[in-house]
Amino acid sequence: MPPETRRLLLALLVLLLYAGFCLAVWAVRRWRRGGFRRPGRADRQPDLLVAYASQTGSAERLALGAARSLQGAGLNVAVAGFEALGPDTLRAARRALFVVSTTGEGDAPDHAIRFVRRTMAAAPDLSALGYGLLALGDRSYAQYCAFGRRLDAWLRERGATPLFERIEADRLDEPELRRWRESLAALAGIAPDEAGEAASEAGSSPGFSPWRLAARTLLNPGSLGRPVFLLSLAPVPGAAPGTMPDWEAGDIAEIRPRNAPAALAATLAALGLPEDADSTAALASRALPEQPGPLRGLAPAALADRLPLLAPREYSVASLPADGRLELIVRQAARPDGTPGLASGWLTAQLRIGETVPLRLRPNRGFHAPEPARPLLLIGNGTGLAGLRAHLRARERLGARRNWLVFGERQRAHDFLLRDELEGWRASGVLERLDLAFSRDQPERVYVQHRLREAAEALRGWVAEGAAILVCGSLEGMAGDVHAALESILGGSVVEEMRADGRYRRDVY
Ligand SMILES: Cc1cc2nc3c(=O)[nH]c(=O)nc-3n(C[C@H](O)[C@H](O)[C@H](O)COP(=O)(O)O)c2cc1C
Repeated sequence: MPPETRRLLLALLVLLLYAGFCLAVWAVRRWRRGGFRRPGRADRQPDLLVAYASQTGSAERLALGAARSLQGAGLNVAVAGFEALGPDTLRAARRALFVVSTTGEGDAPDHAIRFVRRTMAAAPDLSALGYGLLALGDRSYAQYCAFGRRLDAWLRERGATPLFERIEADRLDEPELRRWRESLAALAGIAPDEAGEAASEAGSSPGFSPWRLAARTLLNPGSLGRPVFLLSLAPVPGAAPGTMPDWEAGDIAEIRPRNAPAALAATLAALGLPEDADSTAALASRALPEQPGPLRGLAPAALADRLPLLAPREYSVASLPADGRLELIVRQAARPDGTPGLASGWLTAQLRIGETVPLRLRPNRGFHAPEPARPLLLIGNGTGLAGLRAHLRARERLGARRNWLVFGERQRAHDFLLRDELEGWRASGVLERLDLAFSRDQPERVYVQHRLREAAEALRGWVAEGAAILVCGSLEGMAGDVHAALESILGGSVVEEMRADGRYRRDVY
């Protein structure tokens, strides 16, 4: 063979090998990103559909975890959000698992609105469908698990058969999630612990990893209200996969709190245990018993097994990975007796610079950014500025300048959180418009909803230009009134359409 031909063949071989390598990398990445989302292999129907309706990401995480463990057990699983569900998908699926949360006042999550309006209003025959349902909720709301219950009743009415009784988890209660794992395991014919980690805790989210408190700044000195802090956290090298884990504006940080040292010391004394490293580590993040008496005599490890972990606390992330820090805006809450709240007290007062916080990130698709080309109206009060700030940082990086912030607090002199940054954005043009509502700076109370009503005409203009609206902050103090203001300015049906289209997104608590 002439040397040129040999060289040509060799080059061709190298090219082929490289193409094969690229294909393999692409395939592995695609698989890792959730290849199971494909609606089943072409040659056979999925064995099972896993569908989620989620406002702040918990139901989605649990659904993805369930799909992953069932897929691991050999089932062919399709996953879908409720926005992609219709009568045909339901009729075609022989078995389905639903993981749904309730939001607002007994409402379905935003991305499920069209399903509720169209599919649930229709009367498809679902008599060939077997289903399981996990309803997430919180008993402190009047309409506990209302959407899950409504969906369950509708499925039965439509002739579908429950594969197991509806499971309701109050604030992601662990015993109920265990029942869910057991039900999954029974479906897949595997041991419950195999449906374990992936099905409940981890899901698509990584586990908790330590983040170091790098800085903490008081944002409202002299305020009439409780102190608000900006916490700046750095990942501990080697503890989290990669140096800076990835997240998007709108995402949520879950923090596993620790007990206050005094409370821990008192409990250890009541249990007759020394205040040594073993006992302190075992009980640091456990719910301390109100009656320690019956637990006396147990070793620290046995105690840790008996006592539930303190529930994670959720905070909107106020920065972007590109900032090099994960930042939170935390108000120190007060308990009825005036002492600081367990988690916020720990984060804002006891935790020292350099100490670590167990944290994990949760995607919150319901509060992710709309398309960058849209003008963006951001509305919030108090610590609700956190999520909005992450969005503004993202818009700044994208060069998206049609941003209008409406922010409310008590007094300009003390509560103008992140004043330099916000005024800097106004000066540089990242904020086209900044409206502030300081409620206590004049005899009558002025809140963000008043600013919206004053700006009604401009607001209608922005929406006509395709603007999206983000609202972040307290449900009671603000989001309800903002919603009413938007309805009266834009009309109820426009607001409803915007909600269903993802042009009106809320992260409220
Ligand atoms: C603004 C808001 C409103 C809520 N309303 C209800 C409710 O009416 N009934 C209920 O049982 N739970 C309610 N919850 C609790 C959620 O259902 C619960 O936190 C659930 O775990 C959230 O799951 P998700 O992240 O998938 O949306 C509400 C939570 C929030 C933040």
